[in-house]
Amino acid sequence: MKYISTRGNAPELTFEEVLLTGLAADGGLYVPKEVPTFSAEEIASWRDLPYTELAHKVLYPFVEGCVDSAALKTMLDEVYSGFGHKAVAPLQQIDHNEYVLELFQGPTLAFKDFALQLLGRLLDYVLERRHEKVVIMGATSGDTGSAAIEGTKACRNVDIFILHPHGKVSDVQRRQMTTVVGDNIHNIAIEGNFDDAQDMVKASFGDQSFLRGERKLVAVNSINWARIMAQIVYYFYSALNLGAPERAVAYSVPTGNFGDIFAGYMAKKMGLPIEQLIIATNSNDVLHRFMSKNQYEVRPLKHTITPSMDIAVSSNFERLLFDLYDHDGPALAELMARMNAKQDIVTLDEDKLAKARELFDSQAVDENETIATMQQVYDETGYLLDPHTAVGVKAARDCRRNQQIPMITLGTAHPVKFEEAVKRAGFDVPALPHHLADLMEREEKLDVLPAELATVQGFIAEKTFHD
Ligand SMILES: Cc1ncc(COP(=O)(O)O)c(C=O)c1O
Ligand SMILES: N[C@@H](CCOP(=O)(O)O)C(=O)O
Repeated sequence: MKYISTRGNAPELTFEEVLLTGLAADGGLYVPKEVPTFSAEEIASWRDLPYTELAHKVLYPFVEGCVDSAALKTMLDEVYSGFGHKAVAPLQQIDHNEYVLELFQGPTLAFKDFALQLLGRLLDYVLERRHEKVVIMGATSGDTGSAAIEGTKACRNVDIFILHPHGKVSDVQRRQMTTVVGDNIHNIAIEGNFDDAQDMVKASFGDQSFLRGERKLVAVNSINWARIMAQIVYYFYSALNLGAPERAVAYSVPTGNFGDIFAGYMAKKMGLPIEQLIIATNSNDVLHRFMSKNQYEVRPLKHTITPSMDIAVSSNFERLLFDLYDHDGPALAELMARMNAKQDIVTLDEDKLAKARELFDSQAVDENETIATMQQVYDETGYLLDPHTAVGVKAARDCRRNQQIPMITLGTAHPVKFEEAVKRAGFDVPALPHHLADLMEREEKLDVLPAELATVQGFIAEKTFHD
């Protein structure tokens, strides 16, 4: 399997090289040169497989040639046996033909564990083989950070630096990052928002000279293809559980950086009969405004009760645009330059917009609707949604095209992480699970830094080379 850049002007890479990269040299994102596809018969034959075995079937084509089949199996067994539910990704029914896919059974209680637990093991595997050490730099609006730290804290060859927006993640989210002890773990609270942090990460991938050529920078955000790849599996798993491939399924996906829903789009390209994919955003709704009005306009970020989705620039949207532009890298590079300039309203040609609308529906959900959905689902079923999942459920209910097709909302996090929203909805906050029971008493370690690239890079260089 080879990987190519969306902007068409960077070398083709192997999986191993892509894993150890963030952005491509031309500023683009890596995608598989050819997407592996499976026939309906093949997919049907996987129906009774446990999660890890299914994951091996879906993922091996992406890593073949770089990761040995038996080694991948061992990693998958280790990763998913650590999840809190035997089914790994259980489905919870909330209405007739309507489900929540619980993706929060991993150690940090959010869907990020699915990929980041695996990514840590993949890094260990290739870095040991290459005798290399790397620096991980990631931006988080709350969940990626803790999952990345948890997934890589035992890696022998990494130093990890996670940037989160100071005061703009929940207490549980912050503590899940800042209480993990390790000389190689560094939490930086940026005096800015998630997009400032993400911009600094992307700029650092563009110019890594602050690491003096001694270390490479590796991404844990979904700009790293390995993240998307691992997230494809649970679409297959949930669809098979509800009768695919004979029966079509639909998904509503709480969306920020467009990574999770892009994984669903990939699953569809690989042969899964996905009838509908709904982009569900909070009031940071650049994607919904684009889909509904053909106006791509980045507006100032709003702080909401769904902090993990407080993202103004959705990185992975570029991967979709690459397909809409029929893999015309130079044309996409020109479009991305206009989109990233954040000054103008960018519109797409009507034929490209029509293609996007064939593939996706979209909906923006405000805070009142989010709270009302948490209350409604609880009243009907006794099931407490986290606010991000509630955004997805609301969009699912409003945008559903066909009641006969099972509608699955991705349950992206556990409600215990979001005390503010849970209390605003009038509920008691559930108890933290056993392994996090003393989280609020643990000692925290973090550094607060201004949102200045040189300061952040200087901090990373100092900690990497002098600690
Ligand atoms: C709880 C939760 N829901 C939804 C999202 C949005 O996912 P994505 O950024 O892949 O669109 C995130 C963050 O990424 C999240 O942490
Ligand atoms: N919602 C994320 C933001 C980063 O997104 P990613 O999927 O690209 O890592 C978070 O919670 O950190």
